[in-house]
Amino acid sequence: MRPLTARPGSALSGRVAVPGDKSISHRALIFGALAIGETAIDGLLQSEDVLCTAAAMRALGATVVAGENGSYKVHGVGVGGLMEPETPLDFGNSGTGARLALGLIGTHPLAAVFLGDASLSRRPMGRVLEPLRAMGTEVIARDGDRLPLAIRGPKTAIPLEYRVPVPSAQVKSAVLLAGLNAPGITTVIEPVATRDHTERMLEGFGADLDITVEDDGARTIRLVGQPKLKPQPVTVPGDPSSAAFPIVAALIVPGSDVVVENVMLNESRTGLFTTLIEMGADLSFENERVSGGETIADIHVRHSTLKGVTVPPDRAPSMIDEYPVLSAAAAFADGQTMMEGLAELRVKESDRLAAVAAGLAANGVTHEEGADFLVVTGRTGDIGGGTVTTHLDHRIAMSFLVLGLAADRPVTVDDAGVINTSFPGFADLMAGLGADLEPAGNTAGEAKA
Ligand SMILES: O=C(O)C1=C[C@@H](OP(=O)(O)O)[C@@H](O)[C@H](O)C1
Ligand SMILES: C=C(OP(=O)(O)O)C(=O)O
Repeated sequence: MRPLTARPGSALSGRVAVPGDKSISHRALIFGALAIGETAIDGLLQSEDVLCTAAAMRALGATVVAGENGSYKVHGVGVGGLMEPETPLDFGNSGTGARLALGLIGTHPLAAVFLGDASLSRRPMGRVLEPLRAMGTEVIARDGDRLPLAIRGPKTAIPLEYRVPVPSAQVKSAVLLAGLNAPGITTVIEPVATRDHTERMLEGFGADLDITVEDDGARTIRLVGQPKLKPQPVTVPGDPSSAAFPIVAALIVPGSDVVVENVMLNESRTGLFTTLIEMGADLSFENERVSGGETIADIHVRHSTLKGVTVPPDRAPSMIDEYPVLSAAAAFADGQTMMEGLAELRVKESDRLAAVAAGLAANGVTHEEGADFLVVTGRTGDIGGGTVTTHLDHRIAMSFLVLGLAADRPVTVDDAGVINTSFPGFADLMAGLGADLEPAGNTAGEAKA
């Protein structure tokens, strides 16, 4: 456990670049492992979650070589060519790594054991195992389909038509990855659109894919199985979910003026920025450009007077990981911020709805936690002074450190070590902007994080 304290202090200023996008980084390694030849990746996120996926791809027979600053070379084995791993695959804290790999491996005729940390071992895997079982995968799992578990893929998988029952890019992606090694056409219908990185990268790597979108936004994705995937250079853009932390910090710390460079603006990921602008945030998108098929920009953010808003439930998929940090912004807004459609937050690295509510309570922020909603009332009294339990959840840790930077009293999180799952260098990056973050127990000025 590495407790860390955020102290309110001076304005934040400067230019920073956040690390590469986590979703694209996992997928770049996975598609690289399935392509025959060399996939060069630039700017891979070198966080614990992604490094677990890299290790898994090696165990499945791919060659994954790290160069400098996130440049990686992957030599793949081809769809259908994965090797049986000799040891269990450990996905650490990563739902994305575990669920995408279940889909990938589940239609290969081999056995594999999946492990994870205490947080991942509590999360539901049935949402991915159910379609896999229909494709012919055998599963040995504990009650409730949690990790650790073992799977064995069929000799020949059955292609599936599957309607995703929860809005989840991980489930959609797992079924599409499974469909890659099934003969015929696998169809995934998502009633609510979620992040589309898998579809974009399948197309980039040369898969035969057809996507139709209904008037109500429902998407049908048809994938022709057993393609020969071609290696594709991947440049990983900055992660908007990581950019959210310095952006919200600059909005709530008076006098701040910060630029976060190279942030991906894929529309399936930008719900937080839409919401912050509705709240009155001074955000400008500078130097917009297209790189690797994604729009990216430098986001210029200045301290702003925020007002509470209602965030509609249909926006949730495009900002699903950003509700904890939005709650920190809402604590400093005038009036109430109502966030609806949050049921999925209960099955993330922690029960994020409960963890956010407990953190707000510990720091004097007025709020109401519902079954699938959260209402935060800003500025009702002094904020801060509490210790927040992170429950092995990086986003809880970072969100409450951000809250502490603008609070009336310091805020401590009980374990900042978990931040390395998605955002190594978070504390140094924030300190570079002027944030006062230090190991809990130190007095101001000693041993800066
Ligand atoms: O597909 C992905 O890369 C992700 C999908 C989301 O999860 P769900 O699919 O469970 O909503 C998100 O929370 C996670 O951080 C990354
Ligand atoms: C939910 C998250 O990740 P994962 O599901 O990959 O653990 C996240 O990064 O907030």
